[in-house]
Amino acid sequence: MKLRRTMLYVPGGNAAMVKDAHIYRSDAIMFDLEDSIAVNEKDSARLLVFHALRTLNYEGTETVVRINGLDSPYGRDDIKAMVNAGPDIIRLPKTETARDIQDVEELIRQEEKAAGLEEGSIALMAAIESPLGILNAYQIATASSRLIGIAFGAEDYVTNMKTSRSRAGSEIFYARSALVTAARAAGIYALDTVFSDLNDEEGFVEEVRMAKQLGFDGKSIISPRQIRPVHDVFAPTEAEVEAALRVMRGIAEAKKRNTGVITVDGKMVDKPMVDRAERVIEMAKASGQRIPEEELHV
Ligand SMILES: CC(C)(COP(=O)(O)OP(=O)(O)OC[C@H]1O[C@@H](n2cnc3c(N)ncnc32)[C@H](O)[C@@H]1OP(=O)(O)O)[C@@H](O)C(=O)NCCC(=O)NCCSC(=O)C[C@@](O)(CC(=O)O)C(=O)O
Ligand SMILES: [Mg+2]
Repeated sequence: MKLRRTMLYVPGGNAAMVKDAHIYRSDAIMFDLEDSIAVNEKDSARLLVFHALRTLNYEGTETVVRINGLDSPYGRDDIKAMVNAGPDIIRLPKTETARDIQDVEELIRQEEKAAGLEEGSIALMAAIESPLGILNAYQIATASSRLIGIAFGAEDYVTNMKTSRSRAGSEIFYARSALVTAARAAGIYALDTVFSDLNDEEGFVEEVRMAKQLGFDGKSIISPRQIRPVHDVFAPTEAEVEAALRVMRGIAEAKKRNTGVITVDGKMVDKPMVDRAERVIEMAKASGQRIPEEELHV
């Protein structure tokens, strides 16, 4: 299982951050060429990120570049440069329709061909940040076989909705639910939006818990300080792992008796609960938790 719990935004114009971003061990680093870059710095940021990707070793951390949209003067140049730089993923911001993705895909394909690269070498992600994008979420999520995930952008979304962000997040509840449902239906990753108040650690952890509970795989983040809390929330607790192992042991016993339904800890257990238990164990293993070898073969 590929973990995408944390995708750290790194302003593409900041040389020191671009050079060192991987040392904090987020699951992915995302060099930004879009909204954190002033208009007069677009070209220099693109060049900086291009050279960084070509020359630096990010030691296995997944690399992502948020490009500018094709409706801006920078999107085409970003695609050309980034296909030649070779990040793992290109992320398109403010995606509103399946067509937006198909247009980007076609340009990537042309650049791959021109550069003599294997077609499909670069994956795509789409950030959805508007009401129209949310209404089209499933069409976007299924627009391309390169698309490995969709991400929510709440700051732009609430602006487009003529509201603002609250701590409880009621104004983005529908959008979050719609986006994660579309991702699950398409079988791709879902990433929650950034939390901008770096001093509100409690509010951040509450938001991460909610995102996990809604079904998200992880979160876009803006600071290395936000990595540990997200990884802690997404790691199954010892009690969750132990409960999952009890389910697996119970179901192994049930199979011997030719029955598909059993009770564990007084609760009925059947196929969906077994699937969830398997996922908890997979997440625990992927997060580096040790599961005794004999337990993996029940
Ligand atoms: C906020 C702040 C300036 C604070 O800096 P500060 O330096 O005060 O922070 P400190 O904690 O003191 O840093 C301690 C050490 O970590 C280093 N360090 C910090 N942050 C680092 C980092 N990100 N990458 C690598 N390194 C980092 C730093 O260099 C220092 O290193 P050192 O000096 O060696 O000790 C900084 O974090 C930052 O720029 N963040 C990214 C902001 C950004 O990209 N925004 C755009 C994306 S959102 C958007 O567009 C909305 C959206 O589209 C989003 C959606 O998708 O949801 C929507 O619509 O919603
Ligand atoms: Mg945005």
